[in-house]
Amino acid sequence: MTHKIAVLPGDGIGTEIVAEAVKVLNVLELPLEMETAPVGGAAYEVAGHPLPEATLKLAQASDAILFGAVGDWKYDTLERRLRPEQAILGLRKALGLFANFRPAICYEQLVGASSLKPELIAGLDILIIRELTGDIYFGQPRGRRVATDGHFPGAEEAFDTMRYSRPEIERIAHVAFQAARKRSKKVTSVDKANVLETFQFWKDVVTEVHKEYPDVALEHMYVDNAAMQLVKAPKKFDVLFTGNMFGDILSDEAAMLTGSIGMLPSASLNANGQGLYEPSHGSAPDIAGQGVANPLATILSAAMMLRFSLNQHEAADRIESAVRAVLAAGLRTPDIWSEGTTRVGTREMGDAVVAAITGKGITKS
Ligand SMILES: NC(=O)c1ccc[n+]([C@@H]2O[C@H](COP(=O)([O-])OP(=O)(O)OC[C@H]3O[C@@H](n4cnc5c(N)ncnc54)[C@H](O)[C@@H]3O)[C@@H](O)[C@H]2O)c1
Ligand SMILES: CC(C)[C@H](C(=O)O)[C@@H](O)C(=O)O
Ligand SMILES: [Mg+2]
Repeated sequence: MTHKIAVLPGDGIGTEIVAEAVKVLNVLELPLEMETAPVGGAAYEVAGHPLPEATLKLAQASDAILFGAVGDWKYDTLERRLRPEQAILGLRKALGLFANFRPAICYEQLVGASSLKPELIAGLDILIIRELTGDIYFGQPRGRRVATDGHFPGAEEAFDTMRYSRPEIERIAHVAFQAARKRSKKVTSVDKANVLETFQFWKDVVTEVHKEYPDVALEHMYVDNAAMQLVKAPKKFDVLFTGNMFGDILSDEAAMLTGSIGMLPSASLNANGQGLYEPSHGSAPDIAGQGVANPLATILSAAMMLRFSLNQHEAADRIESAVRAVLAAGLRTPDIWSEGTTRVGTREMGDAVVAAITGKGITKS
């Protein structure tokens, strides 16, 4: 059976890193039918909207989506509905991609690349599960108004709405507990229940759902403490799960435990198993076009796509083994480079992964 993949490179380094992931997928000789379409700023330029109808329809009709990144400073003054980020937010909402998986794994060859002490992160393998279609990201109402109370009545103010319904919390809690059952059977639910009613409700509902998983240990942790614990003792976590906003922040922090945000893949799944696969980082306009972006998060996201949405576990294993082989051969993009390793660019890193997969041997330029 042929799998239909929507390839959405986006902006900035998105085009560079997705090209490497597609190169890797092509050598696996799988029944994949890949179709590319514009999103983000690139789509705004050609279609006047960050998520054109044709791109959305392609994504909806696909078995999986390989997404690069969207955004650029030049679009930051556009009205919000036209900004590039609306492409990824729109896809998440339209496809119901509520469950976001961000595994933070510190490969043994990258222990020295992390900003933390080796003993703290050696062997690190934690899974951040982020609820992705609720919270303050999508809460209504939001906007601008004249304050009628507070410290400055009559002043201009902006406001957003943080909200979660019981079913939204229940379904992501089940995802977290079921994931933990396949790992070390430990879940840390991160909230801010000591201040926010939304997250007191989150904590109450998670505690109720946990009764169905007596074999899984559950701890609740406030988000400020979790942010500190992630750098104090990251290996104490196994499955860390939380809401949309906190998950966004904590996953970038966790990325640095792995050596670079260029190493953090992600999978965003809906209830039907259809998924969007993207690196956790963004379009990196500060290095876009220089050929130095690390493509491994995107390549590893492609492996997650093969595993989670296409049931191609052996092919996913081949990609992950090839990434480890390339790192073991000492190849490093600048974000993970250290003395004694070989500095390579985006394309060379992709070529090395391809060489490791095809058995042609990894060459150091
Ligand atoms: N899913 C997405 O499309 C997504 C995610 C995050 C940010 N963004 C957008 O990206 C743009 C830039 O945002 P930002 O700078 O805050 O975050 P960013 O993740 O793009 O970059 C943060 C830092 O990490 C570096 N970096 C990121 N990916 C890298 C890689 N693969 N290899 C090497 N270095 C890498 C960048 O050079 C930068 O110094 C913004 O428009 C933002 O909205 C998009
Ligand atoms: C680009 C932005 C909307 C997005 C988010 O906040 O979810 C990004 O930071 C991410 O982590 O995918
Ligand atoms: Mg983010």
